[in-house]
Amino acid sequence: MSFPVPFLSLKELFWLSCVLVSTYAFLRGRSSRTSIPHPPGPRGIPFIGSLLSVHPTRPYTTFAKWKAQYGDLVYCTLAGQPVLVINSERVARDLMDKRSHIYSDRPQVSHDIYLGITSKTTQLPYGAQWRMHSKLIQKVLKRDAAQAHCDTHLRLAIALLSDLYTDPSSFEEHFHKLTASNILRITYGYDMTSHNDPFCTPMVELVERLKAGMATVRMLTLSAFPILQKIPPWIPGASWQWNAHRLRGLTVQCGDEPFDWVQEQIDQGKTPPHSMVSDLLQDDDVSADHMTYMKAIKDAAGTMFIAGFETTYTTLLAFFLTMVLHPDVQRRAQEEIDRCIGQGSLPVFKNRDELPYVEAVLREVMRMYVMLPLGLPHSTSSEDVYDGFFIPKGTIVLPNAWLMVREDSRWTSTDVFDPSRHLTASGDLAFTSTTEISGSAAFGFGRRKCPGRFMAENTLWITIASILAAFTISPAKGSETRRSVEMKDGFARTPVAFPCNIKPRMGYEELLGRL
Ligand code: HEM
Repeated sequence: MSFPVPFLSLKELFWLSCVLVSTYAFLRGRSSRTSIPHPPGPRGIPFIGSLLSVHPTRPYTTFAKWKAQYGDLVYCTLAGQPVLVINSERVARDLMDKRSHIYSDRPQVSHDIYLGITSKTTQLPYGAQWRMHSKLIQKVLKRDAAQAHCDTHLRLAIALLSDLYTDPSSFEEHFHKLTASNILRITYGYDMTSHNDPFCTPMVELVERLKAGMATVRMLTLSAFPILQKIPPWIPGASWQWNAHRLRGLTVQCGDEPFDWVQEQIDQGKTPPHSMVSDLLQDDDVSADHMTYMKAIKDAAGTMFIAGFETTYTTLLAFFLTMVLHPDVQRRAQEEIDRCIGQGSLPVFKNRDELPYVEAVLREVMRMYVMLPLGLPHSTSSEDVYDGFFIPKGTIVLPNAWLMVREDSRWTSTDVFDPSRHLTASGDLAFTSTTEISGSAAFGFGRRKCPGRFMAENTLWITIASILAAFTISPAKGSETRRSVEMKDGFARTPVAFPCNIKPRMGYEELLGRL
């Protein structure tokens, strides 16, 4: 691949794009028909706005500090783009849920073209194409439809126990396999056979590279100064170019290959395994034109892995490592399982209501480890006025979910992992809403809220309950002094794994050997 060498010098191009961006931002600000003030926020400096004051890998911590200074709503410009940071769940609900007709767009940034991901559901503007994707995805992921996948989740949780029994030290790989298998099975009807599966391996690489490519600060900078996207990759410090180049290829490959695998089976007159893609391809009830419909199926299906893999995997890993650090929590959950289903048995979904402490553990893991701390950015499709403040059309909206779960007024000491905060004194669940997990800020807001939340909740519950039933996890030599799970920050937060001992519990050795 050859990269064009710009006609102007890099320095000239940089300043030219600065001037254009600022002029555009200035004219846009002037064209607003209102004199109502913007929400308060840092003033920033010309061209760059407040970008340099934002932490490059933990922007949500900067935004949390801004809350003390400016309040729940903070308005600023970052690299020439208007940005609204929402630092409270109440305000996020007011705007993103109740006014979702205004707050459901995504920023249309050149950065997405550069990474080759414009056709993925997560990036689509709020309009007809997104609505078509959403309809296709809801068919497999809405609450009722998600229940139909529980047999798959249970089967794969049992396969995970077998993997952990035979090769405990590779627990991270086993979690990868479990999470990937769930999504590939439900999306394409495809059963993974090994860790190095030909469909899965490029998808995992795609997600890894996307994580690197989508870091908030870098995304804003490259979008505001698209000329930077043309810098030749051999220039020192421009390694992101290699990443973007490889990403564009992987996105096409990962969208096409599994889709074609299903299509070929249908073309050959075979009955492919029941899945999102096979069901939709064979659906007679199609109103859109054929090509548009086929592309929508392929792109929506291709989004499932990108959106659901890392988020579910990292939550599971965070649970696992947290159990090592909190043996008292682990023991209490195991005692509850033993009391309810008997030692030597494995939980099934119908036990869920009888295991409030296990439920509390899952809720606390979801609360404590928000894997997408700023969710996915929304943007406004028209101007709005809230609480006396003017919010322009095209403003990028960043909900600070990381802060919201820490400021939940129901609890104190929210930096401490404590499942019992979700229980009453008698050990029942304190909050009985069925959306306590799926409705949390961790899954986003409004019409763009994560459609995979019910599937994620089911997968995580059965996997967590199964692991707690069958194994005791403890620190391996050298890890005894750890007190908390270290998180690697970026667009998504990832727990840093450490060596653990994974031993079958008394009464489970024989069962695990037979799986
Ligand atoms: C613990 C696991 C998960 C977490 C924490 C999570 C979180 C999120 C968040 C924060 C968003 C952005 C919401 C917004 O814009 O307000 C999102 C979007 C999305 N998620 Fe999830 N997710 C998880 C699992 C899944 C799974 C398993 C799937 C599917 C297999 C999935 C599919 C999607 C899709 C398709 C979108 C894009 C929605 C849109 O733009 O309209 N997610 N997710």
